[in-house]
Amino acid sequence: MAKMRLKDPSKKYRRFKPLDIPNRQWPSKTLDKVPRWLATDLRDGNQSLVDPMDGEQKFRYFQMLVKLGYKEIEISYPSSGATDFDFTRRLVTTPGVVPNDVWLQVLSPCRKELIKRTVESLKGAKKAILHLYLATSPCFQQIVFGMDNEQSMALAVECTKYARSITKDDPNSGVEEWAYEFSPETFSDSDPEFVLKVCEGVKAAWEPSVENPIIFNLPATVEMSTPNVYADQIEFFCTKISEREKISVSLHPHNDRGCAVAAAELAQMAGADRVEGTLFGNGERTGNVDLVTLALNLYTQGIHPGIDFSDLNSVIDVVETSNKIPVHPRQPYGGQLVVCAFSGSHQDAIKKGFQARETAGATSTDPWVMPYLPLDPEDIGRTYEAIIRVNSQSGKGGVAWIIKRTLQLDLPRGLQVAFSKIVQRETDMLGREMLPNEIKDLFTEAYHLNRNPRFSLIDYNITTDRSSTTTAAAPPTTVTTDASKPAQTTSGKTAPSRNLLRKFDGVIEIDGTEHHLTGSGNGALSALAHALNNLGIDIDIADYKEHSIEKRGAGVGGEGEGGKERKGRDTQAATFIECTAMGQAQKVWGVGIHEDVVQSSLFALLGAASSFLSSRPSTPVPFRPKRSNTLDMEPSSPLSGVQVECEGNGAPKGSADAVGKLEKAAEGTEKVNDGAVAVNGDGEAH
Ligand SMILES: CC(=O)SCCNC(=O)CCNC(=O)[C@H](O)C(C)(C)COP(=O)(O)OP(=O)(O)OC[C@H]1O[C@@H](n2cnc3c(N)ncnc32)[C@H](O)[C@@H]1OP(=O)(O)O
Ligand SMILES: CC(C)C(=O)C(=O)O
Repeated sequence: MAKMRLKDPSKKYRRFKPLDIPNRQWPSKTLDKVPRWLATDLRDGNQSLVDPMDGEQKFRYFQMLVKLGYKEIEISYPSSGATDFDFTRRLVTTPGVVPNDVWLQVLSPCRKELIKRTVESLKGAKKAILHLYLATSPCFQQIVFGMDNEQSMALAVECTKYARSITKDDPNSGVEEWAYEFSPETFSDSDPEFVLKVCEGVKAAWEPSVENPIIFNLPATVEMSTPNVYADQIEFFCTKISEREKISVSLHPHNDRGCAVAAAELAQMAGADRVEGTLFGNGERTGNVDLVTLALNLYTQGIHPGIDFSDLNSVIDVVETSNKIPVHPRQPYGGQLVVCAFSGSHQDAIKKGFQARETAGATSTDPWVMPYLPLDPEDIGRTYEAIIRVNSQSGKGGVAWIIKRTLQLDLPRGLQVAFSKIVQRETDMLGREMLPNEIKDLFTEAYHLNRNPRFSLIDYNITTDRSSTTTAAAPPTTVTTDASKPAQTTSGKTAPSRNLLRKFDGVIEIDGTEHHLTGSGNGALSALAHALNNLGIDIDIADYKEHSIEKRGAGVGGEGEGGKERKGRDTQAATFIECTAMGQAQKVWGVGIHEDVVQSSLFALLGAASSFLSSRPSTPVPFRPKRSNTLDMEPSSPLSGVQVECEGNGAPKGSADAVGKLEKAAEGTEKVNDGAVAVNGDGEAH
């Protein structure tokens, strides 16, 4: 393994000497107000790009910044050349582009001819901030300028006086309102006492007022220390500078050590009023401080930042197109992956969090208490659909979430476990994420929602089987329309259902051949189960659950309508039945969806029957299954990933009668999802 070049880096890289401020106040302050924001995307951001923006791109970007709510925008370095000069002119001369309350800021070095050109570019503007900079650190003074403190100070003051003479003191400057900003560049590496001296001199030269304060922008041109040291430097400046009320202290953190956001936040606690940065932190080297993160950090503390990031995706579009740099997928708030969870335990927690909100009837303004998600994705225009994504690291919770959102099905826990194994097998095989539509299709196929490969319910009647009534005579009845409710008499009275059997009399097409079947049971479902018994299909029910669906999803239940809302009949029943087959230890789930709850449960039972048979594609019907503890699964079967669950000696537990008991137990239970019934191996409803 390669070694770091220096065994002892302390000779080459000297530790930053922090300020000695024994009474620093900022650590016990909190961030509780919104600063003045200055967006410098079009200047500091732009100057660091491989291909700087052209006039059109800058124009579009500017319009976006205005729309987001920025009131101070550094638009250019006009003396750099035609692109920035012309762009400045375009903004100033195009009516209606710059709102009356927006300040245009432009940057110039302390060189008179360049200051003059810069000021010229603004002729006609309403509000303009002229921004001059001069480095104050020993490193820059010595290496870049060959100047000492006195010369630097003199240049800063002289250029400020010159700037004043051609701006606010010049009635013909052509700008309605001037403000002035001075940056002691490399502030973060400068002697704080010297910075104070320079700024006092500049202030005296400009003569600000309380109404129109001078902006002292104190940049971490290069981030050189931990953020607390920057905060100390800012607090030192804020407490020592005279006429503080005539000064707006501004921050301009760069991100060389990756702490720009922290530095900006601590430095605001230390007294700064204003922050300069860029969207998503584009800028020299590692970038400027990220204004999106700063704003949304405030928002998630309950403070509106005054900037509108409710459609963050369209902001990202403009930023990426203009900068030609992608926003990192893990970028705070904006990254595509930051509101996504792939791992099972995260998905499970998030799903439970959303369920808790739903149960509590929480609205979009109620307190946000959500595992793993510090911000409601919908507040920044992200949909909940994208939160949970499924790959081989995912579990049942995530899969259930996708099915809930794509098909509106609340899968019972057992079905979640069963289906997630099918998904797991698929993701392991694919070696990639499965998209929600793929998972939906896999579910639809695995549970025969579009097409039952073996069974079709052609026609059926459920009637009261009067010949099988065991006790007191029951009045004549008609078909019940809800498997979970007692049958209705023709007069509308409730029949004494515990004494009545239902009769299934219908035609079922099995493998292309129609069979006329009859069977009786305690309810429609058990009647069908008994009817199937006649063909040697001996199915027992271990669990039963149903719920209603508000709107119909695409292609569900074999009669899909492409996901269109079906007005007037948009409530359906979804039924989930867990079954064992005679002689099979393994359980399978059947799912049915239909407007009619009885039909939905019949579909579910036939779906389960089909799954048993489909796992043995060559099994003829009628058939007699052999008793065994395992079910041979064809690798191609969608259910072949299901783990075989053995119970006892493989003898069937429960029976078609258990189905009847389930139905009895479900009677009077309008929404079984609120009071699910299950049956144990002895066929007892519980
Ligand atoms: C920290 C920052 O982001 S500062 C902003 C930086 N942005 C830019 O530089 C983008 C626009 N810049 C430009 O287009 C050009 O640099 C110009 C037009 C300003 C100047 O171009 P040139 O005259 O060719 O000078 P060049 O760029 O080679 O070098 C900069 C010169 O300005 C001087 N300089 C640098 N900063 C300043 C300053 N704040 N005040 C006065 N002079 C300065 C340098 O010392 C150097 O002077 P020298 O030629 O006497 O050695
Ligand atoms: C001009 C100044 C403010 C600057 O961009 C910096 O110091 O990074």
